[in-house]
Amino acid sequence: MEPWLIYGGTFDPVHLGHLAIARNGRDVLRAPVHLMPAADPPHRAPPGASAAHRARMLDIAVEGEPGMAVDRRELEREGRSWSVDTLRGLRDEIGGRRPVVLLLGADSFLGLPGWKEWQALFELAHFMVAERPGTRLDGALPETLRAALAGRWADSVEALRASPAGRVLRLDQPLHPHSASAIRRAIAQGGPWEAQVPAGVAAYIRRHRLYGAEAEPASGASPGASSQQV
Ligand SMILES: Nc1ncnc2c1ncn2[C@@H]1O[C@H](COP(=O)(O)OP(=O)(O)OP(=O)(O)O)[C@@H](O)[C@H]1O
Ligand SMILES: O=C(O)c1ccc[n+]([C@@H]2O[C@H](COP(=O)([O-])O)[C@@H](O)[C@H]2O)c1
Repeated sequence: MEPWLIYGGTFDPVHLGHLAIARNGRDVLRAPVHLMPAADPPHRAPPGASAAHRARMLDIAVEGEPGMAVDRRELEREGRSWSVDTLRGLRDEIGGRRPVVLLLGADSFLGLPGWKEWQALFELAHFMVAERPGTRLDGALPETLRAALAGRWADSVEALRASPAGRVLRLDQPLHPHSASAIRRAIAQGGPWEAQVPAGVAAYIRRHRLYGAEAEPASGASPGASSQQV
């Protein structure tokens, strides 16, 4: 049964690091990746752009990318975007047997013991964890997480493809330095930022003056810009 790969995030905005990880996850697992923006992300300050803008930027970023889609399920329900609720909803939809894999960065994974009903997540999905500059998985893991991971580490992706949930795989990938908060800061301070996001996303940010961006020069075309109301 083809695994269901979910890459959840705030994507405020989506950047090249996100896309590199999404492509790598897709290729390693041999399954399409669903990029899922959080409507109301828990455990962090409110995003700088609305959920509709963040989802629209994702649409632009995945345009022409094979095996990538945007999943709006967290935008379509009320309240906070707790992953355990999202995964239970997905299980209601696809049943209990199909492998579900949650793709996330090492910084998110180390914070797992703070997530709502975090132990239940292992019954619902596998984890595929991307290393991130500044947060390496070979560093010290919180003791509660280390204990919960005993017997869960997978040596290869086949372990994830062979069962519905409960295993953890490190995604072997080059490290990507991009960070959405650094990009938001650079935009607000007038520093260079455009090379860190897809060109269509940069045009969208300028067009909608997100994060305090200056509008594009009037002569410039706006690839990927949308007239959609958001
Ligand atoms: N450069 C990166 N390398 C590895 N993982 C990343 C990277 N950027 C983001 N991620 C992971 O992608 C997921 C979604 O990230 P998110 O949308 O919060 O972006 P971010 O760059 O971490 O944003 P912010 O700087 O605002 O926290 C998280 O699991 C995060 O750990
Ligand atoms: O469910 C939780 O308690 C929870 C706590 C922190 C993060 N998450 C999810 O983890 C993903 C990455 O989060 P973030 O804040 O790094 O963008 C995103 O899908 C969040 O909804 C989920």
